[in-house]
Amino acid sequence: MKKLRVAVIGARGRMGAEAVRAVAEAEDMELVAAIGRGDALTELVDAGAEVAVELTHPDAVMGNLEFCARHGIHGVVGTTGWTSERLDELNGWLADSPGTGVLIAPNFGIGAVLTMRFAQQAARFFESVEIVELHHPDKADAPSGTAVRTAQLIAGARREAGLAAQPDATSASLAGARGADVEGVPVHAVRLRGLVAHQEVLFGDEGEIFTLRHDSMNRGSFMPGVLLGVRRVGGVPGLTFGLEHFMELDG
Ligand SMILES: NC(=O)C1=CN([C@@H]2O[C@H](COP(=O)(O)OP(=O)(O)OC[C@H]3O[C@@H](n4cnc5c(N)ncnc54)[C@H](O)[C@@H]3O)[C@@H](O)[C@H]2O)C=CC1
Ligand SMILES: O=C(O)C1=N[C@H](C(=O)O)C[C@H](O)C1
Repeated sequence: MKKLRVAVIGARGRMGAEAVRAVAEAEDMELVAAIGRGDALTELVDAGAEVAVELTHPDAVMGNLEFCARHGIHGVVGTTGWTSERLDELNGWLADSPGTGVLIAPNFGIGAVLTMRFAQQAARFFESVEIVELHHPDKADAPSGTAVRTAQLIAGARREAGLAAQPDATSASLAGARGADVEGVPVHAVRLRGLVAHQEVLFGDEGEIFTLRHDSMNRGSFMPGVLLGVRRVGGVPGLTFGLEHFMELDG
């Protein structure tokens, strides 16, 4: 069997180290490069990498993906910090490299993907919604990419259903008390030693509360999603945003 030649960028980080292990153990993959900070990206080309798993930092991801796109290396990206401007830039590189695929997954956890889908479905049935994301205190960004994506999906579903902005008569006496406003959805970020990655989406209406909660108890929880992305990305040229597009959610 021909094995997929896979590299990991950010290989010495928390997620990268886990991805190195998962790729090395996958029977249909060969780990051909493990790139850390300071290592030359040309190693990817020298090693003949077909797919690069990118797990670094919002400050580093764009340079790494530009290199991959220019060299026709498919990308599976977990790094956060995506804005529409960044996505436009990435789409530009991919337009110049037809045949190259990039998957950006705000969250590789299967349960997290389902949480986002269920939140999107529930959004139009409730007057109020708030998101609480809870992570380890070494996380570089806040709010999490998952929380931002969840809020965007909820806001889109509310708009589509013609719902008005949710009522909030509170005048915050302390800045930040109501969290960050992501397209009208309040998002609260908790950073606490002992946590890994967790999220609650709270919906409320008269007399009832509906809560969706997902917990990643360790980083192994993200690896089936990473491997799914690696296996599928080469067959889907261009940019794919969200692992749900590689899962048969409606089947
Ligand atoms: N999509 C998902 O399911 C998940 C995404 N993440 C995201 O993945 C990213 C990494 O998270 P962690 O592993 O916890 O961070 P980390 O800080 O433990 O690891 C990042 C690694 O990248 C390295 N690095 C930085 N710049 C680099 C460069 N230019 N080239 C090569 N290596 C470079 C750092 O030295 C470090 O070893 C974050 O953006 C995080 O939010 C984390 C967990 C799950
Ligand atoms: O940094 C993390 O740990 C995580 N980052 C991603 C995010 O920002 O959503 C995914 C998961 O929450 C873990």
